[in-house]
Amino acid sequence: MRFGARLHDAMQARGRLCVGIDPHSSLLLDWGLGDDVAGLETFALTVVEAVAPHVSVVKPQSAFFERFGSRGVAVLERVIADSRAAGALVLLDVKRGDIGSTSQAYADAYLDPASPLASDAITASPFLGFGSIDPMIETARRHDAGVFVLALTSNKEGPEVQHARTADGTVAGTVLGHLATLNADTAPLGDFGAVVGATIGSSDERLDFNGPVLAPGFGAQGGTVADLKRIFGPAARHVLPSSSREVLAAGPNPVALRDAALRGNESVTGLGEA
Ligand SMILES: O=C(O)c1cc(=O)[nH]c(=O)n1[C@@H]1O[C@H](COP(=O)(O)O)[C@@H](O)[C@H]1O
Repeated sequence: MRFGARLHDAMQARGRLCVGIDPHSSLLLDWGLGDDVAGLETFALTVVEAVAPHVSVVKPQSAFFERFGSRGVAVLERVIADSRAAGALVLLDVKRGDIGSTSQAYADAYLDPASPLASDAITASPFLGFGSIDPMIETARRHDAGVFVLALTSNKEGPEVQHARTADGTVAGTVLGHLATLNADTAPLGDFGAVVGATIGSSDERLDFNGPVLAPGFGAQGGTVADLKRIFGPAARHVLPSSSREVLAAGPNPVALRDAALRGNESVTGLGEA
């Protein structure tokens, strides 16, 4: 089944909160763990066990695993496999973008089921030109996977690039336009998503492009349900609010972690039917 359809069903069955797995060094210490591979493994697998059976999507952030080299990446491989085995979709946050031939290698690394890091979807950066990520889009199509493309990010530096005007409108508007084309005539939901921060305040861009919207910045960065309703309007039904630190800070007790994820899920039911 195509990614958009799988995501749609998962959001209906398990709610729409995406839980980010970001093993910050400060969180490892707060949990009483060492800032080392053993601490990383305990942290990440505790989160997976507590949360992955209950939420629709988990989003491991690759950088926090890569900082421990190959042993950290081995932990990431287990996080991906165990989360999928528990029924959650895995959106691997790698924000990759490069010239086309290298984009193909990234696509093979993360979206080909034969890879040890194969995930349901990845985050991608279109700022080398949207066409540069075509190999990721085509590989995702071949393997029923998805791609979430950065459009209006949650960080304060984003507007410098994303609000810049071209002959066709803003850079972000161009990205969203490509996504609308890719998702045309796909029901119930397209396979190609955008990343739009919950912290951007408001936007004049067309956010209803028949695809899912990952909205990070919900929770620790200050984004609220009221912000999501204001920013997205009718497109709110396709939004996946994403929260990492706010949920992770509830650990290390697995029941507290699970309850934080369930509370987050409950808090965003007001965004409407997926
Ligand atoms: O693609 C992302 O997930 C992302 C895009 C964006 O615009 N802003 C953003 O914060 N993120 C990621 O979302 C997570 C936010 O974590 P918290 O602020 O702890 O909830 C981090 O993993 C970021 O890398």
